[in-house]
Amino acid sequence: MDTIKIGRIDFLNILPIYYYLDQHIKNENIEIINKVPSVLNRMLKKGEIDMGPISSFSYAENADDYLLLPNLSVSSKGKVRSIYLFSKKPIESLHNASIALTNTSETSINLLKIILEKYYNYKLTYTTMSPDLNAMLLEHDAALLIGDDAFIDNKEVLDKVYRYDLGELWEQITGLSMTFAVWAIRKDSLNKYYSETVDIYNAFITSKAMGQKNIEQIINIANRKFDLGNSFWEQYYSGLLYDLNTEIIAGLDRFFLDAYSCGYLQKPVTAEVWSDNNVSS
Ligand SMILES: C=C(O[C@@H]1C=C(C(=O)O)C=C[C@H]1O)C(=O)O
Repeated sequence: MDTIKIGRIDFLNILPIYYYLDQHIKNENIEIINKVPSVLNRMLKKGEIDMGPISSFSYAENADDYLLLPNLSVSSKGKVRSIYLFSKKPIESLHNASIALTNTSETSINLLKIILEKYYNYKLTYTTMSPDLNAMLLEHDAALLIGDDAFIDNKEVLDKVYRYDLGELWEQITGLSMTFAVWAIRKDSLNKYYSETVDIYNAFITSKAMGQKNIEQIINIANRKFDLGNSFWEQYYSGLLYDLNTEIIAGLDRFFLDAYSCGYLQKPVTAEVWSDNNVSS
């Protein structure tokens, strides 16, 4: 049998879902590929991975070929705390600004465009760059960072910029949650690996439950990587939502609708979740 390839986002946001995964995956023909979201998006599109977390925007672009795995996402209702626009000017003064966008994201860059173009009515220019705040702000008015790259706690840096949390902005505008990452599977991979997918999916759900139950362990590991303090990590992980329930899907579908109305999606899309009697969701 071919090896089944599963993506893993190379950020701490997914740690509660992945930390216990190895213990629950029984199949030996599995490889876990750890990359930033934009790379996982490309790999799933090309069939270089079979399933895993990708940018929710990338799901929408490829919805004909993918299904969503139930009850898994990286979402927030309000502050997400790892997706920020860092700006030299207040957001009210960003009309005609030049914005640097991290090359690791697809959801947040489109979310930022929707917020600033549709809801603030701004015209902007964008440049995609590696996620390095200093380099980005050297030539641009503002910079978007996501994931571990957005964990900037240097006071000197923070004193010089305005910082806007995109989950918070989205909630202020729509009253809804925002879903940044979804777990998608290629429809052709599901056909090929149906019974393995049921097992892998159930392993994800069990691992997520264990991660959420043992959050102190997750926090210790996160704090070893970025020494931001236990209370930061407690807030971070309690603010992230990892489910894909009706309320979360409503926020996701609103994002897809706005992306379509702004011309960032070619056709209207709604979330299509894999439904199967063999999986517990
Ligand atoms: C919460 C986050 O969600 C993410 C944001 C993504 C994006 O903007 O494309 C994709 C996957 C998630 O890692 C984060 O990265 O901080």
